[in-house]
Amino acid sequence: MSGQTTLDRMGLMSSQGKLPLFSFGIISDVQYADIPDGRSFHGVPRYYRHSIQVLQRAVQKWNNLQHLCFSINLGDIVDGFCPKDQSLDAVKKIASEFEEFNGPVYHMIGNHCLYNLSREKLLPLLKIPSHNGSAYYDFSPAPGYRFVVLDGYDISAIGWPQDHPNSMEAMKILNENNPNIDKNSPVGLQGLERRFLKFNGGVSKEQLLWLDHILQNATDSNETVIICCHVPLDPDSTTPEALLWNYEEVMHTIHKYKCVKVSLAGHEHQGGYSIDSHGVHHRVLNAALECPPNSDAFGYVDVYEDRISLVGFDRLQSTEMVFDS
Ligand SMILES: Nc1ccn([C@@H]2O[C@H](COP(=O)(O)OP(=O)(O)OC[C@H](O)CO)[C@@H](O)[C@H]2O)c(=O)n1
Repeated sequence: MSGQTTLDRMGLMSSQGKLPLFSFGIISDVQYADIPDGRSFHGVPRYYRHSIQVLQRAVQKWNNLQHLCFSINLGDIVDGFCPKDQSLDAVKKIASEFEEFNGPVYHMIGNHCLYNLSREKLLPLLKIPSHNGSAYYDFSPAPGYRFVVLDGYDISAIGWPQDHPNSMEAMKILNENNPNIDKNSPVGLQGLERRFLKFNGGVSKEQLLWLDHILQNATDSNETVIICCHVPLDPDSTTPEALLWNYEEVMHTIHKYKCVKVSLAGHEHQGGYSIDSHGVHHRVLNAALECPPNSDAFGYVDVYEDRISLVGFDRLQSTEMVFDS
């Protein structure tokens, strides 16, 4: 395997003339549960027990590659159908599979994580830094590069106690924008309004200010920024039903600066890709959960000065994302 890796890397060198500055592993929507196969609301098959095998093959591949510095989980590690008396063990089981990776793992929370456990329990288990329970943070894996992890469920009707201000703000947003009794139903909503669903969420004012501050500092330090969020940020990269409620505010903040080159997301299980009007790439990854037995959806990302290259395995398409200068 290491010989193959060397060949792969030599291939990269010969085609692009350079080795990556650093590389990392990536996977999304494992949504594991020890339950029989099922289907999504729209009838797409879901393989709840097989998804852990996709993760295991991902970690094995990442370790065999030997040059990955860290890995990123884009959220939803455990499915909402996981029996609630098994939630804690299921989250621990998946977290320990990630820990088999030879390097740090950066997690983020998704709606299915929050169906299973409270933020109080989830964040320490996944070693997610907290701002009063909100799960956003940043890290710099290499000089000149900064990753910003957003909490797309900061304003959410799931995961906070019902009387929490963020939960009440979320209910207000849902009541104002979705007249259906079932707030997960988009029936009657048109176009991008179809994002006002209970299993989506938004970024709080505090988080937006924090994001602005991080991007200002990154600009001052001449850093390139990659944003990660379970919930997609750009309407052209996803169906409206999986879009962040206040995507416009987040995109406005991103577009104030030139440092953000890429966003990475999950949640929309079929995946997606767009380049927005400011040249920012938005890549949504296919779900590990929806891989039929013995198929995969994970990858790794090579980061260069002028682009990032997502190398996908099996169902996950590779994507070359060249930065706008
Ligand atoms: N009452 C409902 C409930 C859901 N929908 C539609 O179903 C999709 C989302 O449900 P689900 O697939 O279980 O959610 P996931 O978080 O696993 O996956 C996110 C999706 O990939 C985002 O598209 C959604 O399309 C709802 O509109 C519904 O119509 N009515």
